[in-house]
Amino acid sequence: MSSSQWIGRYRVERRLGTGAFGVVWLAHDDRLQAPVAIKVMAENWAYRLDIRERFLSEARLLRRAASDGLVQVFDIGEHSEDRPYFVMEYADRGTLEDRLTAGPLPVAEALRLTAAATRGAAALHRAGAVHRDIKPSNVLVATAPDGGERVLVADLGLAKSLAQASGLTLTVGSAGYAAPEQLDQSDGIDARADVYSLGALLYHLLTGVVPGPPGKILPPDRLRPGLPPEIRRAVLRALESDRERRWPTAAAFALELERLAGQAGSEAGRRRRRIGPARLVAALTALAVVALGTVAAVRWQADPAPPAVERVSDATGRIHVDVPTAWAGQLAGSGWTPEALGLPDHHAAGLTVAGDVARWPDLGSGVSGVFVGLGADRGLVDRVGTIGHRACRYEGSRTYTDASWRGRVRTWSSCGTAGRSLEEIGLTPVRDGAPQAYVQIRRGTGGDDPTDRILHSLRVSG
Ligand SMILES: Nc1ncnc2c1ncn2[C@@H]1O[C@H](COP(=O)(O)OP(=O)(O)OP(=O)(O)O)[C@@H](O)[C@H]1O
Repeated sequence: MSSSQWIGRYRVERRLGTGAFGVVWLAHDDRLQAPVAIKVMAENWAYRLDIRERFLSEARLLRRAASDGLVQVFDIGEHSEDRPYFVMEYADRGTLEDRLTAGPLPVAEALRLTAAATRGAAALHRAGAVHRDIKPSNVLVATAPDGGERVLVADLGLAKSLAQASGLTLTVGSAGYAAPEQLDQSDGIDARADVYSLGALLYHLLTGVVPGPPGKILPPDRLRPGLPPEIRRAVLRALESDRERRWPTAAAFALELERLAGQAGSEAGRRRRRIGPARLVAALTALAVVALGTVAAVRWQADPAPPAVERVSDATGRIHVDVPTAWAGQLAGSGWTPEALGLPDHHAAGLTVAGDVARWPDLGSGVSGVFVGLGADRGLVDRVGTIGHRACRYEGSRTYTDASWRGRVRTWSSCGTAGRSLEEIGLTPVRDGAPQAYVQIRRGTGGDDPTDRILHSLRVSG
C-alpha cells in the first residue's frame, strides 16, 4: 500500500509499524480532520474466519471497555480482498518500547506510566476481558488535550491466543512478561496474569532490563541501587509466581502505584537525581572486573612490528577474538556476571580488553576496548536488546550476519566524551547449541571502523 491510497474513507499517510497480525498505518480522516491509526489484518490471516472474528472482537471490546487508559476505537471495516481493519486514535508519542531505547526511566515517571497502563488494564478487566499481552510495544503514548500525555493500552492478545491454541507458532506474552500460568494453560488465566505483565513493565522501566523467568527474578534494586524498598516490594508482589500472592486486582496495584508515584514525584522535586543506564553498564562491567580479583596486565607479543590486531583469549580458553593492537593494553579474562542483566547465570566466560581495564566501568572515560561475555541462558540476546544509555545519543541499529553469528549492532555516541561511540551487540550463533554472546565495543568515531572485523573474528569453543 502506498501513501496515495485509501482505506475506506481514510487517506493513508505512512506505515507506523507491523505486528503479528498485520500492518498499522497512519491515516487522515478528512471529515473529522484528524489523524487516525488503522490496523489492517494481513492477507495470510484474513482467510481464517475464527481469527478474523477475534481480530474484530478486540476492536469491539476496546470500544465497549472505553476508558482513558485504553486506545479508543472509532470504526471497523473491510478493505480490499476482505481484509478487516479497525480505526483507532493515533498515539503521536510512540510506545513505551521507544522510550526504553534511552534506558531506564526516572522512578516517578516509571511509576506514573505503569499506574496509567494498569488503570487501562483494570478497565478491560471490568469489561470481562484479560489483555494477555501487555508489554512496552503495546503501551502507547498520546498527547492529551492539555498538552500532557495519555497512556493507552492497545493490541490485546485475543487473536494471538486463538492462533496459538490452534497450533500456529505464535506465542502470546513475551519472555519475561508472561505470567507462569500463561505458559502452562492448564489452570486457565484471569486478570492476575495482566498484573504480572504490568509488574514486568514497571521492572523494565525502572531497571532497563526485562525481568528474568518467573521465580528467578533479580530484585530490581540490585540493578537500580537506591530504589526505595516500598517500590521493590510493589514490583515483586506483582511478579509473584503464585498468583494468589500477587496484587489481587489491577485496580489495587494501580492504587499503590499512584501512591508511590505521588511520593516519588515530590521527592524528585527536592532531589533531582536520575540513575542512568550508564550506571547499569558500569555495574555490569565493574562486576566483570572486580570478580576477577586481580586484573591481569598483559602485553601481548612485544614484536618490533606488531600486527594491526592482537588475538586474545579469556581464562577458560573458550573465547577468542581479534582486537586492534592499539586497544590491547590489558586483559581481564576471568569472566562476567550475566546476573547484572537480570539473567539467572551467576558467572560465565567473558573478557574485557582495553588500554586501561580499571577505567572501563566508566562509560565517559574515553577508553577504547572490547567486552565479550557468553551466556548459557538463551535469553542473553533479548536482554542485550533492552540495554539503553540515556546519557548518550542513540544513533540507530543495524543487523550483523556472518557464517558464525547473527545479531544486531546498536550504536550510541557522545557518552560524556565527544567523538566516541558505544556499540551494544547481541549475537546468536548459527550453530545449534552454541552459547549466545554479548559484545560491547567502545572506540573513537574518526577513521577506521573495526566493529565488523572484531565480530567476524569472534570464535567460541566448547
Ligand atoms: N494507535 C496507534 N498509534 C500509533 N502507533 C501505533 C498504534 N497502534 C500501533 N502502533 C504502532 O504500530 C506497531 C505495530 O502494532 P501492532 O499492534 O500491530 O503490533 P505489536 O504490538 O508491535 O506486535 P505484536 O502484534 O506482534 O505483538 C506498534 O509497535 C506501534 O509502534
